[in-house]
Amino acid sequence: MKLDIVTIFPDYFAPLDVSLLGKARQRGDVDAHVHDLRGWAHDRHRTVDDTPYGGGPGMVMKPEPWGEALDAIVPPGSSARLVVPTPSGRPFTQELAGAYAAEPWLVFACGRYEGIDARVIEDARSRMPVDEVSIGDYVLAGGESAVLVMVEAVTRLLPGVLGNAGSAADDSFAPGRMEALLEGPVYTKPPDWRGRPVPPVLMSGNHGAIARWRRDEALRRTAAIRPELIARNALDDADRRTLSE
Ligand SMILES: COC(=O)COc1cccc(COC(=O)c2cn[nH]c2)c1
Repeated sequence: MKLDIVTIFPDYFAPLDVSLLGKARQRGDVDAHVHDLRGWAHDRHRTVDDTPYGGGPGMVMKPEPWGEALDAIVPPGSSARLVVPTPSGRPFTQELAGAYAAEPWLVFACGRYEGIDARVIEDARSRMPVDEVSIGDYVLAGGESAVLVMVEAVTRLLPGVLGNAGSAADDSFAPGRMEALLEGPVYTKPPDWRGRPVPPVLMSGNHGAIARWRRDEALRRTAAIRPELIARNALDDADRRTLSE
């Protein structure tokens, strides 16, 4: 997968060289490049923002630097998917992460201030798919953190990027497995810690009982914390008994 990120804070993406993504880049699974938007701001002060038409607080990112940057990064005739983090975007979900993991080329545009001049998005839409995406109902100072979140969620799904193969398939929001149930508790050695034992079923070697116990814990946690997700799951009689306890 090819990744390009456009930002006025390129140093923000130093973490991309660490952890899983660092290894994926070394192996060539991910070809990531970070671009400083100011490289396409040609005035002496490399200005990237200006006051909003119609008045109002804050500043808006000028269209010219963005237009030149996107033309340089995605030459006319080539096509990438442009992803723009914004509080007013469609929700970023595990499903969307999965769709992005199948994309050959993603370009992320990091907005700052009050946002990017809307004509930049319009112009980009005329030659590539553009998604305005929200990672949650809160406002950040800029898109950089949101891009780190999305890049991590997407690249961990790439074949070979995950440490222990396949654990993405076990994700609580992974399609098909536990559908949309929240993960229950997990345990490792020691068997007794500060007088707190590990649930005995997990030491029983009875894989049917263990799977049942794990699903029950996930059902109970989901019903308690995210009841609206229960309806997204196909429940059997055993599930309904657990939830009625
Ligand atoms: C067309 O898109 C734009 O203009 C984007 O502009 C901005 C302006 C300020 C902040 C951000 C960053 O995104 C979030 O705050 C965000 C994303 N998810 N949840 C919160 C982006």
